[in-house]
Amino acid sequence: MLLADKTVIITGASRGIGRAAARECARQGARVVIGHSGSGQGTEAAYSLIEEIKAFGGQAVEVGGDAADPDTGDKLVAGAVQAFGSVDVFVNNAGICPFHSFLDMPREVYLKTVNTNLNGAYFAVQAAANQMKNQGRGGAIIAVSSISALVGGGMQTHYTPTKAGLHSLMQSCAIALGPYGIRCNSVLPGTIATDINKEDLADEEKLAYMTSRTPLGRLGEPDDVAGPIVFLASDMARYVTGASLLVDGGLFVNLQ
Ligand SMILES: NC(=O)C1=CN([C@@H]2O[C@H](COP(=O)(O)OP(=O)(O)OC[C@H]3O[C@@H](n4cnc5c(N)ncnc54)[C@H](OP(=O)(O)O)[C@@H]3O)[C@@H](O)[C@H]2O)C=CC1
Ligand SMILES: C[C@H](O)[C@@H]1OC(=O)[C@H](O)[C@@H]1O
Repeated sequence: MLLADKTVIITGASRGIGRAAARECARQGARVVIGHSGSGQGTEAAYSLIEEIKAFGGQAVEVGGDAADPDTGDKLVAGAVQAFGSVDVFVNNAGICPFHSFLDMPREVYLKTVNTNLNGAYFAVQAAANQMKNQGRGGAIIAVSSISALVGGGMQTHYTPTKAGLHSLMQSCAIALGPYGIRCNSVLPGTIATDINKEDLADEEKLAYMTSRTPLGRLGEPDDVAGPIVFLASDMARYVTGASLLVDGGLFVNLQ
């Protein structure tokens, strides 16, 4: 098992990519902290994942908290330490992408997106890194950035800068935290079918277009991203830091 004896915190683990990653980390032997918003159906979804994980003999707890709140990172770390005694891996995954045009972007949509996807993440990464530094045995931090860190989206002008920001944060943190043995990397998913784009991809023309642009001939599934996250979290990636891994079925390189 690739993550035996490691405690992994994953934000936004109640649904989508985070949920698949949490399940796979637990299958690989990790003790998992399932982060979620603490509102709506997040809590119920987190408890159902705990049951799934316990059913195959894994260990998991949940911690609710708004990713936009700078204190949520401390809360996640405290939850991990209380339940499992340490933090070895932190996966910053929680995010939103409310598609909207640029010229009439409401300030509250822009600010909510940046606060949820990037500003809260900064402090959560800082909280996890301080815990890892104090433990004195290194660690791994992974940001779920996006192909959108590298390319734009006309309806994502508030979103793509947050993904570029996370990608850049991992590069700078790789330098800042390397001396403590803490590796920092990002995964850059392409288009993965989840709740975040359900409405957007309900448009059959858009769905067909995105599929046709993907050399592997299909959109991604959350499980497609779980493996790369486990790899970067594991000691198999012990000399990988400051890197980013596209997980996009070839979408990015498909110019013509
Ligand atoms: N799907 C895709 O095509 C791609 C997604 N990504 C990125 O992957 C990440 C996960 O997205 P995906 O799985 O698709 O999305 P989903 O909508 O399926 O899941 C989003 C997750 O984030 C949590 N979340 C949302 N808002 C908050 C908040 N304010 N505080 C705490 N948790 C919150 C949700 O928790 P709750 O259930 O409690 O609401 C949920 O667990 C995002 O960062 C996204 O940008 C990157 C590239 C492509
Ligand atoms: C939500 C989008 O469908 C998804 O998110 C991203 O980061 C990529 O840009 C995908 O298009």
